[in-house]
Amino acid sequence: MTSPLQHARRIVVKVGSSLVTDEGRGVDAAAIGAWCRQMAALVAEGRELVMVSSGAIAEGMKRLGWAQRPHAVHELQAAAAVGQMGLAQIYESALREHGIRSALVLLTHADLADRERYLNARSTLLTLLELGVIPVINENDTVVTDEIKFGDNDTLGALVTNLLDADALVILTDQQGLYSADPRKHPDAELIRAAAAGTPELEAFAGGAGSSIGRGGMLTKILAAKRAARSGASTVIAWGREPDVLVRLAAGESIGTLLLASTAKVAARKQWMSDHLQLRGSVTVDNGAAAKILEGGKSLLPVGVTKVQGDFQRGDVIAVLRESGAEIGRGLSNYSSSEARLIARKPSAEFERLLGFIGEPELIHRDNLVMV
Ligand SMILES: Nc1ncnc2c1ncn2[C@@H]1O[C@H](COP(=O)(O)OP(=O)(O)O)[C@@H](O)[C@H]1O
Ligand SMILES: N[C@@H](CCC(=O)OP(=O)(O)O)C(=O)O
Repeated sequence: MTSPLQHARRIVVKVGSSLVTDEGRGVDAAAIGAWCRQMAALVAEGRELVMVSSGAIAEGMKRLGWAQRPHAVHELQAAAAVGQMGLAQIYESALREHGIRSALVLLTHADLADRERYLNARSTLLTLLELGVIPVINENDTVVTDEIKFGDNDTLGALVTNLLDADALVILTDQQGLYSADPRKHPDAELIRAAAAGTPELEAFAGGAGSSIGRGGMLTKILAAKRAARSGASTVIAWGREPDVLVRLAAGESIGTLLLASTAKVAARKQWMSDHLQLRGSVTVDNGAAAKILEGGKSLLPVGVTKVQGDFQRGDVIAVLRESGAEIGRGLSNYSSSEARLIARKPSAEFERLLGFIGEPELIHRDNLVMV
């Protein structure tokens, strides 16, 4: 069987606190250097890489001279803000050594649940990838407390995988992969080599975090794999210190635990859209635009829109109708209904004059459009 990683073009890599900080001893620049070298090699092959990295709190604790993890949430938040500086510096210089630019993106789960912010985050990250930049993502710990309390960058990794339609999620941790029980407590536990993501029995294998630094343990990783599979991405859980782990995984080698997505990407995205999204309005399109999106798989441009119905915001789901009123598809609108009314029938060169800003050229990007 070929590994789904071998053909993965867009890969999200998540590294946990215990690994990044060598169990709290401070950010492990050598380990980060090794992942950055491998990510740069994969970018050179034409792949797109996104890093979701924990470690800000642990690094902040070290910089502030705190030996014990504080209990007060505001102290954890302060530590994260201090530590994030160090984390960003190390990623930036490690990637720069390989001629790769990096970008720091701090997100919350709520950002990705809000449709407008979801689209904004998606456009920014896709633009960074197009520019050949590796985004380094962490939770925006300053403005949230739940994630800090529960320690949940595994979920963030999966949400980013969904957001970007990535092909694979690689979760690097301090164990070889998922075992049949927590190997720290059960030395005879067996490594699970492969399973379908979302298999309920896997959840019973997972204990909590093994160290005082990591927070989520294996359960959040198994749930992250289940979530990633909803947009068609398979997940690998592997040991972050395995030599050349990322390069070898991408070459198709079987390392750690592979949690396979069962649904193909397109079908998964369609399912995701129909599960998540409620119709807020519609646009009617001319025959030319209908043919382009139906037969040519193209995005819907405002120039093909003849009418705008309803009251919707950027990021809402709208239906795309033929002149006859028959629905041909639905998708996430890049513009609100009032903006769409201004730019309907107009070419993108006129958007700035009509709207006062330059937005996307598409009303609905083809990646956000599903046919009915
Ligand atoms: N079934 C299991 N297989 C592997 N590790 C497990 C399992 N159950 C619990 N663990 C624990 O989960 C830990 C990894 O989670 P965590 O400490 O949150 O790491 P990270 O910081 O990488 O997210 C391991 O060190 C291990 O002790
Ligand atoms: N955002 C936090 C990390 C949250 C967390 O503990 O994540 P993880 O170690 O991946 O389970 C930080 O940078 O310290």
